[in-house]
Amino acid sequence: MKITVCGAAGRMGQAILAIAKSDENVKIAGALEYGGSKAIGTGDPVVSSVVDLEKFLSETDALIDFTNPESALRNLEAAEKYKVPVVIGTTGFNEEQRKKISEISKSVPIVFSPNMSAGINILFELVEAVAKKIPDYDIEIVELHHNKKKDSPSGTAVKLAEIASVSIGKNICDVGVYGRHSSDAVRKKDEIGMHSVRAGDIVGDHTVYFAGYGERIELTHRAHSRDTFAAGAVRAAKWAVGQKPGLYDMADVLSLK
Ligand SMILES: NC(=O)C1=CN([C@@H]2O[C@H](COP(=O)(O)OP(=O)(O)OC[C@H]3O[C@@H](n4cnc5c(N)ncnc54)[C@H](OP(=O)(O)O)[C@@H]3O)[C@@H](O)[C@H]2O)C=CC1
Ligand SMILES: O=C(O)C1=N[C@H](C(=O)O)C[C@H](O)C1
Repeated sequence: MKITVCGAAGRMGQAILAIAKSDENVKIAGALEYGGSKAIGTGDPVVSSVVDLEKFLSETDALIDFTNPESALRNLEAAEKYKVPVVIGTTGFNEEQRKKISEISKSVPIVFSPNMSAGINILFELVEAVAKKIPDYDIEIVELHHNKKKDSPSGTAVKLAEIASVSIGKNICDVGVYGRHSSDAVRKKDEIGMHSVRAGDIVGDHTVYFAGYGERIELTHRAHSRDTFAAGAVRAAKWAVGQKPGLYDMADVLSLK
């Protein structure tokens, strides 16, 4: 199977290329970076400019994108033209951009997940189950990431909050609270608080707290290495080839549904 990776010189792009190189069933058709990147012309495989994306798409079975929301949408539109399945690992999309992804998924298979690790996708299920059992407990989410991360809260924390809110019959737009800094910040009944720590080289930790009187449950996932996300992305790319057009997530890829 031939893949093209967008964001090839980034933290995730590098991890994905390393996993792909060690997989005898995967060939790297393209390793692409934005036009002005210093990485172009360097590396093994040699990094090319995303300006030439269409040339690479004509010989690609699946595109993997770990860039930023604006670039990811442009890359996705090109993939749609060539009917190439896409794995989107990029996070930080707004509502309008998410709608666009959903529209494009009517003509190509898209695996869209803020977190490609198996463990986090199990955590999604655990959070749903616990929230449904104790809907009156206070829910707070804390995520920790490296000091270069652009979006906050993390895409994974946003998804955890969406799952928790739906599970207690609420809409995250109504109950989501992003950090607290006020002299009048007493917690309201159904608030779901989200808190971001950015420090050092932390790969990615997520904890969901369910707190009641006299006790609390803490559900934590810690990524030790980006290899867990990279292996998930390559697995998703293999899975996406041959699927019908549609919007899928890692629960589909991992057969968790
Ligand atoms: N779903 C998951 O499992 C995971 C998702 N992520 C998400 O993936 C994204 C990338 O993370 P990370 O690798 O750490 O970030 P990096 O900033 O290290 O990498 C992104 C790379 O994409 C490049 N880029 C920007 N625009 C384009 C374009 N149009 N075409 C090709 N390359 C482009 C950037 O170049 P430049 O820096 O020069 O702008 C950079 O090299 C983030 O949104 C992050 O949250 C991260 C880990 C796991
Ligand atoms: O930017 C990162 O590094 C990560 N981003 C993803 C997110 O925003 O949820 C997933 C992972 O935690 C690492």
